Amino acid sequence: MTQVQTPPAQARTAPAVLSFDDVHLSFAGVKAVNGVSFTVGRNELFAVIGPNGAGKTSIFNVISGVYRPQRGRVTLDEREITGMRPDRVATLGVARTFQNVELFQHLTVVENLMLGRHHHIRYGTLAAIAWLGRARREEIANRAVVEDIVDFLELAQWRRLPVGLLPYGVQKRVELGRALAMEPKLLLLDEPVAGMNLEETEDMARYILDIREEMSIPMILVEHDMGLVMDLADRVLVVDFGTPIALGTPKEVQHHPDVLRAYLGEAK
Ligand SMILES: Nc1ncnc2c1ncn2[C@@H]1O[C@H](COP(=O)(O)OP(=O)(O)OP(=O)(O)O)[C@@H](O)[C@H]1O
Repeated sequence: MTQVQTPPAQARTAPAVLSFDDVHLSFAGVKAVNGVSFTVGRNELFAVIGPNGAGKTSIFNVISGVYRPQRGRVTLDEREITGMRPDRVATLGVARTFQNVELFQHLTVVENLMLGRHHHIRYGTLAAIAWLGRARREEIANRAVVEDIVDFLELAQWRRLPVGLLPYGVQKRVELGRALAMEPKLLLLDEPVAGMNLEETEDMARYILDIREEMSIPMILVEHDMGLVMDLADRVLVVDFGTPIALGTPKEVQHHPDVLRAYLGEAK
């Protein structure tokens, strides 16, 4: 693989938020992830690209605890999370959006966003039933976080509508909002503009940049839209058949012969 290029300044000065170290994951002989290593710096927008079946979603599934790798180590804020259960990884601060929108279609925008606060609720059932002080205070604080996200993602006009009635691009935005409601340490975005028209894509790109600028949340982006990746990402990892083939800035990887070969079937 092309050697790791110099990371951005902020990634050099602070320890990585995520370290993915020599991970191997196979399914009945298919090497979905084959010796992949990378780190994600604080406030870094890191992208993973590659042809269909290259192993991108499998990398997300290893990070978020859906799959346990046969080899390798994943750490979040220097704490090992390899093989932890998905709910535990989420509680530790990894939020995720999915290729296909995974929301509760009959619930409203605000209700779906409130579900993102689930990991922040500390009061017990009794307190909730009796609506005691702590439950009440937490509920008010959670609603305030959700309202900030409604403003941030410009969802106000749809806030009381069931998600299932909304245009696809808005549903993708709500899913992003639910991930943000978790106040994550790391955000995994799995094809955030898949199926979107040009206007929706431009809106989503703007929100992703705003998340980085205003919320300083590091992100990993898996995306087929090459223009978007090249415009947004600080660094890009290219995988093919589970194997890493290049890692560097968008400019460094886009003319790499192995990358061109993987995408076009030929070297330039
Ligand atoms: N649960 C599974 N069982 C068996 N094989 C799997 C499983 N998950 C992934 N794979 C295989 O692992 C390889 C990598 O798949 P993965 O979905 O990670 O690729 P991808 O890069 O995300 O693809 P796409 O761009 O099409 O979403 C593929 O060959 C896929 O068929």
